[in-house]
Amino acid sequence: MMIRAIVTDIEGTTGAISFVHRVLFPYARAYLSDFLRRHQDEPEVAAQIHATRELAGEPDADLEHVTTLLEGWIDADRKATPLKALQGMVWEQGFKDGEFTGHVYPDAAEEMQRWHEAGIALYVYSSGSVQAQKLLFGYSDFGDLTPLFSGFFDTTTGGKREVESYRRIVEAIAVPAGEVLFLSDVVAELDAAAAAGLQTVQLVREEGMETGDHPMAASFTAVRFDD
Ligand SMILES: CSCCC(=O)C(=O)COP(=O)(O)O
Ligand SMILES: [Mg+2]
Repeated sequence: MMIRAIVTDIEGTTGAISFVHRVLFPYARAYLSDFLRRHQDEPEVAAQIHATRELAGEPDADLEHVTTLLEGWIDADRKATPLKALQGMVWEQGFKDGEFTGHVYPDAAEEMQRWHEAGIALYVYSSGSVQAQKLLFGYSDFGDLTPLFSGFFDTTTGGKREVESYRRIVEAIAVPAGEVLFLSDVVAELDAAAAAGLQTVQLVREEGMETGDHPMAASFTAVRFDD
């Protein structure tokens, strides 16, 4: 089957899990409280504070309690949409100040460039917000990689383990599901994508990872498909 579009996960796929957990999450945890205090009245921040209260079922929570909830969600690596939106806003300063650059595996940067040049449309689908995705690839170890991508999807499209999310993505990019390849390190995400008719490859970059019934590759260089 010919592949016309590739949708890729970020954490564990284009970049290291350790970068997210040892650099990005601690930065968000360190600056979230101050960020919320300073920006709570700005509409996009207020909307995410409201969404946090709704998701937690605590409509009357004050800002201090909302902050505590969000910090707990960071510690638990909860992929909650309002947390992810706020993390992206906090990370903006870190990326722009040069505190860190977005980790991208060299093989991922190289192959994505090659696929892009071959006319394959590239998309991102990550639990990280679209803003965070654009920052990570915009301020990446390899410079600005955002021109490689035709679009970005986050959990506002739906959860990554839900079949319907992949149906929505396929509809949005207007490529038949069977001609779309989804790359991820997480079997449950790949199962959902396959159930929606997408082709799948699991990136197995570390030892001891859970594997399933999907074709596997240790790097983007080893990903095989017809183009
Ligand atoms: C710039 S995305 C930051 C990573 C992140 O917050 C995350 O939750 C990654 O999840 P993924 O779906 O890419 O595994
Ligand atoms: Mg992942």
